Amino acid sequence: MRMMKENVQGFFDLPHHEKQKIALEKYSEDMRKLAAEVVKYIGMALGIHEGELDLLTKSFGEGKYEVRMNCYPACPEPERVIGLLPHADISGITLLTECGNIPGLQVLSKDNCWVTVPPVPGGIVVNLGQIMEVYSNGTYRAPDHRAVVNKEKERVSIATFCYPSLSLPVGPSPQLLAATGLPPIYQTLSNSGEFL
Ligand SMILES: O=C(O)CCC(=O)C(=O)O
Ligand SMILES: [Fe+2]
Repeated sequence: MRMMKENVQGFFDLPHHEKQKIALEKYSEDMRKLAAEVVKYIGMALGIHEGELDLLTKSFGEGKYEVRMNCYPACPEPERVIGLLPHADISGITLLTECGNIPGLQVLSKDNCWVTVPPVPGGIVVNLGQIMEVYSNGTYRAPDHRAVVNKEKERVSIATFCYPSLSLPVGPSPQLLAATGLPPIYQTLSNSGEFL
């Protein structure tokens, strides 16, 4: 107990930038572990198994990660501005932490309406990116989404874009194509470096 207290105190005694660095490194590592797990379950839902499932999971465990912090200041006329223009992420998946439970993320529905994604306290939004859309041969879509601003409150979100390592070719899953007998609707590139 005493050692634990000293360690915690040691952390709080560090200069601010050191604390920030440690916190960001820890956050990134946790996101990496989470992404590999989430991608594994997406693969399993597609019926991927054994060697290919291991390769998929491993490639996200060793992949490239980018963390972007978004800040949307409050705006007295929110209907006249947009926080983040409509786009689909090119990542494999994106993990989004919303700070402060202020709604802002919207997804374009099948019938072309913008639907607000309500923040879940302590939750993380998993957004599918184009690399997983290609891998699933279009079974799953990378949705168009945008961020709107709030009239009274500033909103902060942290997006972690998760990419597979270069060991994973970016194309429809071979096991999925074999199991469904469907033609690939995307071509295969040797790795995500070619995709970006
Ligand atoms: O802030 C948000 O809710 C969306 C962020 C986002 O889509 C992005 O950074 O790509
Ligand atoms: Fe996005």
